[in-house]
Amino acid sequence: MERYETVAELRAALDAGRRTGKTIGLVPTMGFLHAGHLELVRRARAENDHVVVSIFVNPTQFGPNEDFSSYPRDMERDLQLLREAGVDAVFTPGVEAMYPEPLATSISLKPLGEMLIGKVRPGHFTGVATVVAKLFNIVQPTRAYFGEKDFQQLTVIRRMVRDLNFPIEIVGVPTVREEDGLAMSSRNVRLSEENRRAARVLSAALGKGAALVSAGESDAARVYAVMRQMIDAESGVALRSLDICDVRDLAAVERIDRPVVLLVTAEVGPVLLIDQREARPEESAGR
Ligand SMILES: Nc1ncnc2c1ncn2[C@@H]1O[C@H](COP(=O)(O)OP(=O)(O)OP(=O)(O)O)[C@@H](O)[C@H]1O
Ligand SMILES: CC(C)(CO)[C@@H](O)C(=O)[O-]
Ligand code: BAL
Repeated sequence: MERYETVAELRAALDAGRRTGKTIGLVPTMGFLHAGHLELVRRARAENDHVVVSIFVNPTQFGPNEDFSSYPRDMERDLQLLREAGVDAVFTPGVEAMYPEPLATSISLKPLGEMLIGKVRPGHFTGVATVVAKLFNIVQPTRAYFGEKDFQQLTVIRRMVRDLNFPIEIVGVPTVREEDGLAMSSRNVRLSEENRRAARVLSAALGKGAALVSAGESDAARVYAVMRQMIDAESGVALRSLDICDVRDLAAVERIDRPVVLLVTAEVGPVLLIDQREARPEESAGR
C-alpha cells in the first residue's frame, strides 16, 4: 500500500492504471477507522481493480462550535488496518494540500442540504458536497462508497452526482452495528459508559418504528410519537431531530404508503450521534 499526501503524487500514481483500463473504487473517510469503514473497503476491494481510501478531517464541514479539533485521530492505526484490508493507495492530504487557497467555489444543495441535519449543522452539507466533489475530481474513481448510516449525506452525494453529471457509480453500504444495535461511529469512543448505555435507545426506537410500519401502521404521527416517547424516556439522550422521510428525496411523509427512512439525531453526553433505518409498509415491499 502506498501513501500519498499531495494531489499531484496521487494523480500520477493513478493515471498509469487508468490508462490500462483499471477500475478504481474510492472510499472517502475522516479516519479513526472501525468495522463500518472496513465494510466499505471490503465492498470496494471486491468490486474494483484498485482501491483508494482517503483520510481527511475536512474543516469546512464543521461549524465554529463543533468538534473539528477534538475529532478522534489515529493515523498509524488507520494505515495498519487499511494495509491489512488490501487497500492499494491511501490519500492523506493536509489542509494545505486540499485548500491551498480559500475556495471561491462551493456546492450547495437546496433544499436537500439545508433540511434535517442541515438545520442542526448549518453549512455542513455544503462542506461535504464540495470536498467530495474535489475528491471525485482528484481520484476520478469508477465507483465511490458511502455508508447508509449517514443517509442524508448519501442522498446529497447521489443528487450532486446526478445534477452535475459525475461519471461515477455511488454505492450505498448498509450500517454496521455493535452487538446491541448502536451504529458504529468514530465518535462513539467519546461516550462514557453511562452515555454508551443510553445511546442504545436510538437504534431501539428506530427498530420499534420500523416494526410498526411493517405491521401496517400508516400514520407517520403515530410512529413518530412511539419513537419519541422511547427516546424521551432515556434521560441521558437529548433529541435534536426525528423524522420520517421518503427514501428517495427525504421529503416529510405523513401517510406511510411507500418506503420511508426513519432518521434520528441526538446528543448523548458530549457527542452528536445519528442513526437511520429504512421501513416499508407491507404492500410496497419489493417496490
Ligand atoms: N457504522 C457504519 N456502517 C457503515 N458505514 C459507515 C458506518 N459509520 C460510518 N460509515 C461510513 O464511512 C464513511 C466515512 O465516515 P466517517 O469517517 O465520518 O466515520 P463515522 O464513523 O461516520 O464518523 P462520525 O463520528 O463522524 O459519524 C461515510 O460514508 C460513513 O457513512
Ligand atoms: C464523506 C466525508 C469523508 C467528506 O468529508 C465525510 O463527511 C464522512 O466521513 O462521512
Ligand atoms: N460522518 C459524517 C461526517 C461528519 O460528522 O462531519
